[in-house]
Formats: sequence, C-alpha cells, structure tokens
Amino acid sequence: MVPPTHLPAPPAIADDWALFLDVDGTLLEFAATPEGVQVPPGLVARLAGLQRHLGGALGLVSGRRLAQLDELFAPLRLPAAGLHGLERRHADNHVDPPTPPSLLRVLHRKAELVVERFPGALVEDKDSTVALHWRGNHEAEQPLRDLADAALPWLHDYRLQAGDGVVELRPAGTDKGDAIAALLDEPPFAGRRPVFVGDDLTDEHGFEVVIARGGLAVLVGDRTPTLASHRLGAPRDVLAWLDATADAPSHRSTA
Ligand SMILES: O=P(O)(O)OC[C@H]1O[C@H](O[C@H]2O[C@H](CO)[C@@H](O)[C@H](O)[C@H]2O)[C@H](O)[C@@H](O)[C@@H]1O
Repeated sequence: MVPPTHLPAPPAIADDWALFLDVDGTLLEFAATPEGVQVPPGLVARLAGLQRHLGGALGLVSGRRLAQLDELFAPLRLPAAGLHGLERRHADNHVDPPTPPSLLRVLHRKAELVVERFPGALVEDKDSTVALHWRGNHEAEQPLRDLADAALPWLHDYRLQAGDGVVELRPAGTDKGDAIAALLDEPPFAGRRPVFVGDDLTDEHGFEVVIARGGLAVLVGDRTPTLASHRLGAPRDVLAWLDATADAPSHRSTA
C-alpha cells in the first residue's frame, strides 16, 4: 500500500462531480470540544457557490447530527448525512430519522462518572449515539475505551466507531458509505462521478464506495492505512483546493 504522504493531490473539481465533504478535520480544524470549532470566514459562501457550480451535487457526510451541521453552516442547508450515515437529508429536504435511543442512558450516566475524574474529557450525547471524547485529557482514553468495550455486549445491534480522540457507541448498520451510495441513487447526484474528502476512520466506508464507483477518495492528513487515492495535508489545504476551483474555468472529469 502506498504511504498516505505519497498520494497525489486531487485534480481540480470538475463540473460532473458529485462532491461529498466530511466536516471535522476536513472542512474545520479540530477544537478542544465539539462546540469549540470555528467555521472560517467565507466558507459558507464558498460552499454555496460550489453547490451552484455542481448543479446542486454537493453534500456533507459527518458524524455530527444534521441539526448541528445546519447550525454550523447556516443559512446553508446542504443535502447531508449525519451520525456517520444514520441520519440522512435528501436533496428534497426529507430527513430519515435515526432509530430512537434505548439502553444508551445507562452508559451515558456511567460515562459521566468517568469524565468527572478526568477534567477536559467529555461525553457527547447525540440521542441515538454516545461519543466519549478524550482530546481534552488523554488520561481518560483508556478508562473511556474500557467503558465502551464493556458496554458493547449489552447494546443489541450497536457497534464501536473509533475516531480522532473519540470512541462512539452507535447503532450498527448504515455507515458513511451507505449514505453516499443512497445519495448517489437520486438527483442531483445520480450519474455523476463521486468524490469524497475525509480524514477519519469513519470516512474509509465512504472511500470504499466512491472508489468502487470509479470516483476519487481524498484523505486529509496522513492516517494509515487508508483506501484513499489522493491526499490533502490539512483543512487549510482543503479550503485552498475549494477556492482554486471557484477561480478555475469549468471543465469535465478526465480519466
Ligand atoms: O465525521 P466528522 O464530520 O469528521 O465528525 C466526527 C466527529 O466530529 C466531532 O468530534 C471531533 O471534533 C471535535 C471538534 O474539533 C473534537 O473536539 C473531537 O475530539 C473530535 O473527535 C463531533 O463532536 C463528533 O460528534 C463527530 O462524530
């Protein structure tokens, strides 16, 4: 496998692409807490312009909830998948609601007790999923991983989703790849070349789908191993790449 740092930069965005973008670590720099992220000035306008440029075929595919994505990128409401694909808003604004929460309440309370012992660590309640974060206190990593491992057998049809400074308990089934595949079955994405840009482990599911459909998978950073075909170094490089497209003349994909 080619080391990620040897992967080429992606070509300029083409008019016939269906472009899917991850959020944290891709469009936005990481922050100490989920609420601490900053949306760079001009990014919302840039995304709106890109959406027009692509005939509407621009979507967000994130681990965050759709409601959070709408808050972050207001007033823009792009076609989007939230909760790693569990929650989906189609181009017609219809939202598929996730499975309601059940046994997660107990885990949530236990996790709150753990993070009380490790200031800076936190529990993110996403209704049908719970994310256990240690970015603010790395000493919490092992206790939170242990708690997630111990809880998993009790949560029917749930699985662990590892991420950057986080482990999440989420319903099994739909992932980011499934969400991208579903969006690609409908207008305005259908018939276009799929391209997905993401940084984290959860994004590998999306990479698999776009590559299987003749598209491009763009890794942000140097996480390894990866299925990605192309790479950008950091969110600032993603923004520069999006900007370059806004300035470039229109063109279609080459092989
Ligand atoms: O799929 P993404 O859009 O990349 O979302 C993945 C998770 O992002 C958020 O957590 C991550 O970013 C936080 C803010 O920078 C950071 O504090 C945390 O350590 C990261 O794991 C979000 O809070 C999660 O719900 C998403 O699943």
